[in-house]
Amino acid sequence: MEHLFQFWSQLASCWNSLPILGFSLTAFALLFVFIKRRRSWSRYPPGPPSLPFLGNMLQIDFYNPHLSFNQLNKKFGNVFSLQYFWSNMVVVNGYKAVKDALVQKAEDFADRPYFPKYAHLGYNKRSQGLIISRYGPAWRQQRRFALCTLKNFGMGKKSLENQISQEAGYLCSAFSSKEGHPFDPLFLVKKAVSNVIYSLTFGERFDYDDEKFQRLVEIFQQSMKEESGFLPQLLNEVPFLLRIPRVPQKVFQYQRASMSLIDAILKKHKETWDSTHIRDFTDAFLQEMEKVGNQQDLFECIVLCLVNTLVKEQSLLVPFIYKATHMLFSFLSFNVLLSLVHGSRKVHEEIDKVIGRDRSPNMLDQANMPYANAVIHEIQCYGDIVPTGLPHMTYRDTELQGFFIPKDTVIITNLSSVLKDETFWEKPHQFYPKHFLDADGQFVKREAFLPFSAGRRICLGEQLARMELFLFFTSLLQCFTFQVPEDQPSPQEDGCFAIIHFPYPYQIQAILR
Ligand code: HEM
Repeated sequence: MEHLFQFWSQLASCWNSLPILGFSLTAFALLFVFIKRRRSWSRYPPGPPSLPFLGNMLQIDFYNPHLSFNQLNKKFGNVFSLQYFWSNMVVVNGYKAVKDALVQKAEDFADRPYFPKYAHLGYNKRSQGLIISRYGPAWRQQRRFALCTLKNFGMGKKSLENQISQEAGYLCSAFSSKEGHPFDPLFLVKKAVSNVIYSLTFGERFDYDDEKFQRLVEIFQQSMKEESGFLPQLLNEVPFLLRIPRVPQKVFQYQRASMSLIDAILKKHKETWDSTHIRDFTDAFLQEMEKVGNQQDLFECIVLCLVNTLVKEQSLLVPFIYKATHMLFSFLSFNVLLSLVHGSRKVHEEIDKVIGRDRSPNMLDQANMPYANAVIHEIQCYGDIVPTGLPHMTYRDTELQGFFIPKDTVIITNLSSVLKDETFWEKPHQFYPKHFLDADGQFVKREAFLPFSAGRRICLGEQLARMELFLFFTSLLQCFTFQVPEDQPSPQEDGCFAIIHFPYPYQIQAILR
C-alpha cells in the first residue's frame, strides 16, 4: 500500500512538472533546429557582396547575363549565389554541377519561381502555364497533355516530317525569289518556323506576305524583347510597382497585344469547334478543358488555370508558341549566318552524295550524314541559343557540390557554361564541328551537349525541334550557296539576348546551286 502511495505521489509530481518538461523539450528542439540551420547556412554558396535592398542587381548585365555569370564563375566557382533584391538566387555553372542539379537531384531542382509580372498579365497564380508552371500536379498534367497531343499531331512521325519539308520548300522558294540580290533572311526564317508551330497549334499556315501574319510574328518578337533588361526584373521583384497606373501597359504592351491576338484566334476556333473532329492542338486543348470542366474533382489545379476565361486559356498557349518559335528561329538564323562565315563546302558535298538534287531531304538521311549532323550540333553549341536556360527553383532544402541550398531558392542553370565548358570541349570558343566527329568521321554524341537542358523540365519540344533543325538546314543548303554581299561587312557572330540569343540583322545573297 505504501509503495502504491509513493508511486502515485511521484506520478503527480511528474504531472505537475509536465509543462516545464514540455517547454524545455520545445526550447531544446528549437535550439537544435536553429544550430542545424545556422550550420547549413554556413555552407550556402559564396557570392559577391551585395548592396542593401538592391542586392547584386547592379552587377549583372541584363542584356548579356551569361557573360556576367561567366565572370563571377571564374571568381566564385561553379556554384555561386546572388541577391536579386530580397530573392536568393544560385547560379550553377559547368557540365558537372548542372548535371548534378538537373539529373542527380532532379526533383529538388524541378520547381519554377513565381512570376508576379505574368500573374499581372492575367496568367493564373497557381499554374502559370506549362513553361513557367510551378512543379506539381498541374504542371505534370499539362506536360502529359502537351506531349501526348504533340505526338497525336505527328511529333516524331512521318506526317509532321512532310509538313516541315513542305514549309522548308516554301522558305527556299521565298529565298530564290530574291534572285541572288542581297536581302535580310531573318524575317523570312522567322515566318517559316512560326508557320510550323502555328499549323500545329491553330491548324493553319499563313502566306509569307499575309499582313495579319506579319503583325503576329512582329508582335511575338517584340514580346520576347519585353522580357529582357533591368525593368522587367525590377517589376518582378517589386511587384507593387505593377500597380502604378500605365506602367504594366507600357512595359508589357506587346505581351498584351499577343494575348489579344490569340484571344481572337481562340474565339474563332471556339465558334467552329466540333468535338468529333479535332483539327489541331487548340481543338485538343478545348476538348481537354471541357473534359476537365465536367470532372471538377479530377484535375483541380488544371481547372483553376484553364477553365472559363480566355485569358486563362492562354496560359498554356502563349509561352508555348512564342518561346518555341523563337528558339527555332534563332537556330536557323545562326545556321545561315555560320554557313555564311565558315563556308558550307563539306555539307554541300555530303548533301550531293546522300540526297542528290532531285528529292527533298528526309529524316532517314540523317544517319548517313555525319558531317551535316555534326554541323547542326555545333551550331547549337556555338550559337548558344538559350544561354541561361529558364529559371528553376528548389523544391525542398537540398545540397549541391557540398553547398547547402534552401527551399525556394531561384536557380539559374548557365547552359552557356555547359556548352562552352573548357574541361569537356576541345575548342569551346571556336566553331568546330569536329567536336561531334570521331577519328573515322562518324558522328558521336557528347554528354555535355545540353542545349535542351536536362531532367524533369527538359525541353518538351526537343524531338520536334531536332526534326525541324535537320530538315530546314539540309533543304536550304541543298538549294543554295550563301555569300556576303560585296558592299556589306561580314555579319557579327555574337548575338543579342532576350531570354533567347538572336543574331543581329545581316544581309546575304542566296545563290541557287
Ligand atoms: C532549337 C530549339 C529549342 C531549344 C534550343 C529549346 C530549349 C529549351 C530549354 C533550354 C528549355 C528549358 C528547360 C529547363 O527549364 O531546364 C526549354 C523548355 C521548354 N521547351 Fe524548348 N527548345 C526548343 C524548341 C522547342 C519547341 C519547338 C517546343 C514546342 C513544341 C518547345 C517547348 C518547350 C516547353 C514546353 C518547355 C518547358 C518544359 C517544362 O517546363 O516542363 N521547345 N526548351
